[in-house]
Amino acid sequence: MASLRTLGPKAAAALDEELMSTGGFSVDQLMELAGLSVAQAMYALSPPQKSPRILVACGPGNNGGDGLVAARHLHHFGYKPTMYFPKQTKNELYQRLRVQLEQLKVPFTDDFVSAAGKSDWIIDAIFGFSFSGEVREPFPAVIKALAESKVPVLAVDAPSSWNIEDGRPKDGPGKDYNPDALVSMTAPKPLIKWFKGRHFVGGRFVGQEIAEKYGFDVPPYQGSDQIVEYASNGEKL
Ligand SMILES: NC(=O)C1=CN([C@@H]2O[C@H](COP(=O)(O)OP(=O)(O)OC[C@H]3O[C@@H](n4cnc5c(N)ncnc54)[C@H](O)[C@@H]3O)[C@@H](O)[C@H]2O)[C@H](O)CC1
Ligand SMILES: [K+]
Repeated sequence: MASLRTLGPKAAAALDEELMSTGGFSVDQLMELAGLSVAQAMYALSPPQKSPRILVACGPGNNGGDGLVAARHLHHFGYKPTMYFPKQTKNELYQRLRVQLEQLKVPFTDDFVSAAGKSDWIIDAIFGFSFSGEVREPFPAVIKALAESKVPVLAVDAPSSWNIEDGRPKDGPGKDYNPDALVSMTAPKPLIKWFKGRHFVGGRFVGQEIAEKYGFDVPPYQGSDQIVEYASNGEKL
């Protein structure tokens, strides 16, 4: 099989827009499925019996929203998630996702570094396909901590601070950041070419017709699975 076809940042944003207009989806629905696939990827990497403590780092956009949803599913799967969510928007959806976690007594922390040291895995849901430019405050220290982390990291859609087209940055806090695993949403982004860890695709909400229009492949999901794991040559494992 040829390598997996990718979806650039502009096409990914256009697809999102299409799904939420003519496609009839709401953002909540897409985020719920995206977050569920993140939680399933975590489970495939390491079940809660082996690694109960998961630190979920959430950014201000929809990538962070995927992290908030994933944490709720992780709780129900038997993990003990802790949230780091330093830049909270007033957006009503994010407020509701936060309330849902608070009702489950999922703790929120302001101290990423000390929480990271007490975790078995970290989920990087800071930036996804809309990241661009240099990392702005308060995230440089967090990206640096991810780059130096001895605790394994699962990145959502993109390793945060990587350029979506060109991969790992040459300078800045993310220059040595290589997460252990990545779950791409809908389709891998061009940066996948430089990624060396375990790779899953999730976000099971696109049919064949739309995938063809945007030039990517619907992953061969099995049964009720929300993720497919690929080898680095793009073949399904
Ligand atoms: N169709 C799908 O595949 C879906 C994917 N989802 C997830 O949504 C993200 C993309 O979300 P979006 O809101 O467009 O943007 P991001 O979360 O990537 O980031 C925007 C956020 O970050 C800030 N920001 C951008 N650059 C910087 C910077 N250099 N420094 C600091 N902050 C920065 C920006 O201001 C915004 O606040 C996608 O990757 C998936 O994970 C959806 O869940 C649903 C469908
Ligand atoms: K990310």
